[in-house]
Amino acid sequence: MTDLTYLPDRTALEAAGLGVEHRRGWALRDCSFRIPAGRICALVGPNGAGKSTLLSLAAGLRRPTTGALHVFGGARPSDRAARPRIGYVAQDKPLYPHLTVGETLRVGEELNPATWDWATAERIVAAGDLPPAARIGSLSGGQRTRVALALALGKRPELLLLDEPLSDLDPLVRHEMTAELMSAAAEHATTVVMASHVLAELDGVCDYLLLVADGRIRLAGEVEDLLSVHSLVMGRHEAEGLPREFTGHTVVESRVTGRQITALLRTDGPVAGEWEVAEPSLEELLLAHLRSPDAPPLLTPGAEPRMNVPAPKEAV
Ligand SMILES: Nc1ncnc2c1ncn2[C@@H]1O[C@H](COP(=O)(O)OP(=O)(O)OP(=O)(O)O)[C@@H](O)[C@H]1O
Repeated sequence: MTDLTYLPDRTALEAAGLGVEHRRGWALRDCSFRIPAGRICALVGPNGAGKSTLLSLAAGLRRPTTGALHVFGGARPSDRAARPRIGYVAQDKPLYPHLTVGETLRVGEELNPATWDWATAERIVAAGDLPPAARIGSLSGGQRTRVALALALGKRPELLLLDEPLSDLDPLVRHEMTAELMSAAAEHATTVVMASHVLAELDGVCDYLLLVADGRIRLAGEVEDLLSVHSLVMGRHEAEGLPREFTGHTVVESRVTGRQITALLRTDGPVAGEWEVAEPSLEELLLAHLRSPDAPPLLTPGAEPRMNVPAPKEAV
């Protein structure tokens, strides 16, 4: 293990005033956030929230309409020097169907001569019992995903962008791939940004979170910090409306079942009264925010961008 793991002062990905307009409207609007190097960041949000758009910008495949997105503390993702340092696995995992598994890995080596890690790429492919002579076109969806992840991790990128990488993998392979991602982050300080809808599987894997809804950042920061400022509060529901003890806290979501009220509060100090109070799990935090898109956004101090925000309408 190197001493590069967890680098709070180094920035892997940073956006300020970022917006992307498609023909049908804005996919991302006024997004500002920062992801420090060495983190495993979950990128979560409803269908159509803008996750894939954000990842394709970070991969340098498109330009913002407004604002800026920088990698590695100041470079544009499309810069010649930045591109080899970024790995990207798109949602549809494009590979050449007529190539074999072995040929695909050799292309990986040719494209990334300086960093290619044969041991990692071969280990991932071999763990799936994929013969090097098998054609990509003859593989199942999950097997193709394994090859795409072997290519991406074999490149040894500093920033690895994964668009729903686990969705077509069986539970054992998900475990195995999650372990590969965690070990890349721990041993090589790889920053992983992973779009996912599988909330239960993010807990314990991701230490950083970006929640996007309707093209805007709703939550950003260290998972630990975000959890610690929220409380799951349960108790008797005595009267109409919200209990007066909730005043002074931000109510993200509240639900009444019979005479019981359960609420997720963004707390500013202890909640007065007779309440059962617990820290939410990551899944509970995410579900409450996904159900309450109007809750005020929250960026922890470490997630505030450090770059200058460009003037409105200016894309950098
Ligand atoms: N090439 C495009 N042309 C026009 N609109 C687009 C294009 N790509 C994405 N959009 C729109 O931008 C918005 C964000 O799409 P995006 O694919 O980034 O969402 P997502 O969060 O990745 O969704 P999902 O979870 O369903 O994959 C959507 O409203 C989508 O219809």
